Amino acid sequence: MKIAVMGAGAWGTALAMSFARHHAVSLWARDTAQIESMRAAGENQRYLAGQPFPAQLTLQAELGVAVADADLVLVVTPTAGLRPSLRALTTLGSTLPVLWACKGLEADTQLPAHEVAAAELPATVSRGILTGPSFAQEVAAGLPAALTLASEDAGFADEWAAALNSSRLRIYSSNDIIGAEIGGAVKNIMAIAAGVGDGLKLGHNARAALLTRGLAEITRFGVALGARPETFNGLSGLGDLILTCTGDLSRNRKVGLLLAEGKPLAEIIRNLGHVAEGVNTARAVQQQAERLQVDMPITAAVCRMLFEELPAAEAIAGLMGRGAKKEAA
Ligand SMILES: NC(=O)c1ccc[n+]([C@@H]2O[C@H](COP(=O)([O-])OP(=O)(O)OC[C@H]3O[C@@H](n4cnc5c(N)ncnc54)[C@H](O)[C@@H]3O)[C@@H](O)[C@H]2O)c1
Ligand SMILES: O=P(O)(O)OC[C@H](O)CO
Repeated sequence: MKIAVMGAGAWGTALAMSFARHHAVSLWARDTAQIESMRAAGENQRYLAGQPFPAQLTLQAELGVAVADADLVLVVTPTAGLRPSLRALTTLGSTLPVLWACKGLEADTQLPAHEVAAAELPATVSRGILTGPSFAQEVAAGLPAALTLASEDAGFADEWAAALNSSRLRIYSSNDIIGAEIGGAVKNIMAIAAGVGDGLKLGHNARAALLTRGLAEITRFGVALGARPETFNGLSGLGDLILTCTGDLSRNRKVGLLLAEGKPLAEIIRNLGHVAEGVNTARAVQQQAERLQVDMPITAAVCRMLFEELPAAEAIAGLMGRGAKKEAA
């Protein structure tokens, strides 16, 4: 199998390195200077330092060459880069199957990735998402992980899950693409909240409460958009929520930890060096939730900390100061 990976950030590089153990992989970056520096260093020093490339990995500055004889394109840009990446493929006349790995809602349209893809790809192009609990550093190092490959086309999901599955990267298939996308997108908001809670030293009980009520909030939102509730108990939902809320490799959790220290958002983003999808996605989810009339108190509190400079302690007090309610609701 030949795979073209678009986007050489931390995750594109890690997936390219992992799949290169079993497939011919071409890693493309839009920045030619980055390709040259990765070639010279034998690793991606900017986004994934200290992880030497396997010999089988090819670096490619020309997108047309990267996809020329590929069997699959994997788009691994941030959500903001998904639409231009798919448009670039369509402009090239590519009809290759496409998987994306971004975890967010598009900021301007509040659309999940598969709806962006529906607007940009010819209807005949097979497509889906690869998502689930996965820190780039661990996958690049060959440590075990499990992911979900979701597509509206169940046959496509089964076929590509089997083709990409390996002893280090176990891949499960699903046909609930909206559930898989919403789980991966909204857990980033919860990870910001978890970082805030841990930064304020609120304790283990508070973190468990946040994860549980966060999952309820994610599920309510996803079901309102047409997802199946059981998807949120899987890798793309609960699995990724646990990882991102508790793992210190998470950039979204780090945003929360720094908000708890009182750092301004602009400074946090400037120093992060990577995308933290939860920031843009928090606003997009809040807008969609208002439209759908879904109650999302944690998302609302995160938005107030991010965009209204509400101090972290006041945001927590606001969440805890609400009246009692039924747990199922
Ligand atoms: N890092 C992880 O552990 C991880 C794991 C799973 C999923 N993800 C998701 O993968 C996506 C990418 O994350 P990342 O960690 O690689 O981000 P990153 O910040 O490490 O790198 C982003 C990369 O995308 C490139 N890029 C941005 N817009 C582009 C465009 N229009 N065309 C081509 N390249 C573009 C940037 O130049 C940069 O190289 C995010 O949605 C993230 O949530 C990340
Ligand atoms: O570093 P984060 O917070 O973007 O999380 C990375 C992955 O999405 C974890 O599965």
